[in-house]
Amino acid sequence: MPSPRVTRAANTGSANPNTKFEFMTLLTNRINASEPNSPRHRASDSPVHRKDSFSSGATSSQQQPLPEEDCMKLNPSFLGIAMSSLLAVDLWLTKKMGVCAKDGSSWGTARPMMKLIEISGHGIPWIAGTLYCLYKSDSSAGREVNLNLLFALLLDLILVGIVKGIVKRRRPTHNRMDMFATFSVDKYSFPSGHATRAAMVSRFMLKHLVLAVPVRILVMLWAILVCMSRVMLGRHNVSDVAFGFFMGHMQYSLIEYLWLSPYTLPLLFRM
Ligand SMILES: CC(C)=CCC/C(C)=C/COP(=O)(O)O
Repeated sequence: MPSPRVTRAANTGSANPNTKFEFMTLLTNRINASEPNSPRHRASDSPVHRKDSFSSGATSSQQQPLPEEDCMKLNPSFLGIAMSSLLAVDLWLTKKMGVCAKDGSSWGTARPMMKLIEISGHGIPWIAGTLYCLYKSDSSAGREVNLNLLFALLLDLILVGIVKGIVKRRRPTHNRMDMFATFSVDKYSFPSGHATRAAMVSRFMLKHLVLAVPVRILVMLWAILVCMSRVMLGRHNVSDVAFGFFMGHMQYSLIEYLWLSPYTLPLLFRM
């Protein structure tokens, strides 16, 4: 849209050479759009020349400041540029790392193993396993830990569902939607529910289960593998997984804060 200053110049036919030059550029663009073969469609309209007209505009803008909306268009904010660059890196890395996205991909033969890792971080085995342990636990400490783990898993499903529903980011184009047992919001990819669960559950286990050091290392490796498999299978962008991992840690802190203690449990069951 021409700036009010230029439009005014166009209407009055101002003699200022700078103003006239800008007006000519806009007019030429309009004429060229309607008559592409017009003699006015010449080398002076090349991008290089247009750059000149831009700098000529800059000189005149020193005399008279441009309207604010024009400045916004010409100078995208630093944050905007940083975000677009990050997004570009994210998409590039996602594409590069999606090596098991299809059977014919470069690591396509590893796809079945990646899908096993995917199931190991799925909500159904975790909820079913926790319910079973809760049913089998014969100590109050065991019941307390299992009940809180169940609470954490359900809260995770709800929070991830809410964020996915708000952000509505599509999964990467190279993803094949052949995932086992999903909710409708799982067509969206931000954040990765597997990453939130892996981060939250691994922190939970490291804190509340008495485990030997090699098992603790295995738990950490499992969480990292689940996160990596999301990108390698082409299910998620790198940023979905990174945010999911962070969100899982935050969810664990929330569970610690809301911890259902032996004192609150009887109240809960009486309701
Ligand atoms: C059906 C139940 C109980 C959970 C769904 C678990 C699931 C499929 C989450 C999606 O994970 P990603 O966001 O990592 O793809």
